[in-house]
Amino acid sequence: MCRLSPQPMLTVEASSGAIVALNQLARDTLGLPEQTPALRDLFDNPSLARQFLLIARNNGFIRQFEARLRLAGGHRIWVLLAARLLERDGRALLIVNLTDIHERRVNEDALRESELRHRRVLETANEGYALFDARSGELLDVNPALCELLLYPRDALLRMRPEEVVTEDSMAQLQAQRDHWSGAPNRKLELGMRRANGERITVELSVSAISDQDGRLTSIFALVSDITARKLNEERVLYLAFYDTLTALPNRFLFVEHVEQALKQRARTGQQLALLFVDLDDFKRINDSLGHDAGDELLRLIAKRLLDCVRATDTVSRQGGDEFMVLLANLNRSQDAIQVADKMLLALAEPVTLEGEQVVIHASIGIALCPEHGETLADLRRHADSAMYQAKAAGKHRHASYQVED
Ligand SMILES: Nc1nc2c(ncn2[C@@H]2O[C@H](COP(=O)(O)OP(=O)(O)OP(=O)(O)O)[C@@H](O)[C@H]2O)c(=O)[nH]1
Repeated sequence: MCRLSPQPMLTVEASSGAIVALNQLARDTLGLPEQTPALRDLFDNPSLARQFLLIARNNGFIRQFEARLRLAGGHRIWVLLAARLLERDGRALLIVNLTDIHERRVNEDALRESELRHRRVLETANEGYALFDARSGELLDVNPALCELLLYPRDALLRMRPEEVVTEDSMAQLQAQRDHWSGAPNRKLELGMRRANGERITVELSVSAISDQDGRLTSIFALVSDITARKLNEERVLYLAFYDTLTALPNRFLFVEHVEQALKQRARTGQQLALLFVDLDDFKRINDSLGHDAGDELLRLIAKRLLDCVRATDTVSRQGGDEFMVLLANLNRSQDAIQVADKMLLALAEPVTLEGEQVVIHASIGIALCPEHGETLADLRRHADSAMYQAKAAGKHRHASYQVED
């Protein structure tokens, strides 16, 4: 029976493990010489051979037993063994079936090893990692770096819904993007997230979609880097480039941008606008008598007072020193610019207490109207400037509109 079987088969003495008989297929598979060794000589690990015989003797059968066998040439192959105990002529014999599973097992080992390697990388990475179910959006896996970043233990994080850690506005952005993920192999996006202690952080997400063999999106994995410090730094650099640090008003660079925008808009709507050049009167005296710090405090207060005189769509900027430039956009009548200038003169003249002393500060304001006095930034600036000098020359604490020369 053993010799005719279409499967490699061996007959083994149950107690000693001596191979009593084997069919040609088994001989070919194992590359055995005529002189057949004992089962333990075939096993790569002899103690496993003892275990195999023991289980087979005790149970009377073995359904599946994976083992690596050593072939005649020193080559090793993985086989799946099955055994049945029977008695013949008073001898306990094992009929052993053998299936060559070498290729499958080597592939499985390689896969296991590769998975292990990837897991190690994820476990030790500084970057956070998250795996989501593509359909339900459920979080399937996270690494220690992500737990550390968000200050949640792994178990807690795996039970949470994305909206519990992603800020509301970022959640909307995430949902809008989700439908497009399947096509792109890798996408980067910035998100706001909340840590367990309530702190808000900004992260960069590198998102990859994983599809099955039929191209159906199954899961999504994301690498998460904390870019909070970088973002703050970028924002700070941007702030320093476009805002005055003393008063927090737009500086002259941002002011130019605003005026250019307003001029473009004016070209479409035809509305008037005005530039007001505000220069404080005798500011040097404040610095000299009360000190530079008191002067700074006064400049901050003046910035607030000027802002209170205009609409949200207007721009108050600090050009430097004690000079401010104001853009009044969308004026209905040129007379409105005069009214704003009057309001400013009154607001600035409100007494203020500095270093225990009551101080009154005045200003001279030059007004240039668009289109009446010019239609370009350069002309309007020049004309507001010369109008301001006219106001100074006329005795300060007043405004003057640009006088068109005949
Ligand atoms: N405290 C403080 N003072 C500043 C700052 N920038 C410029 N100044 C001072 O502002 C004063 C400006 O004076 P000027 O514009 O020359 O003249 P003024 O005294 O205002 O006189 P008029 O403009 O002719 O009315 C100077 O004393 C500068 O040192 C600042 O950031 N802080």
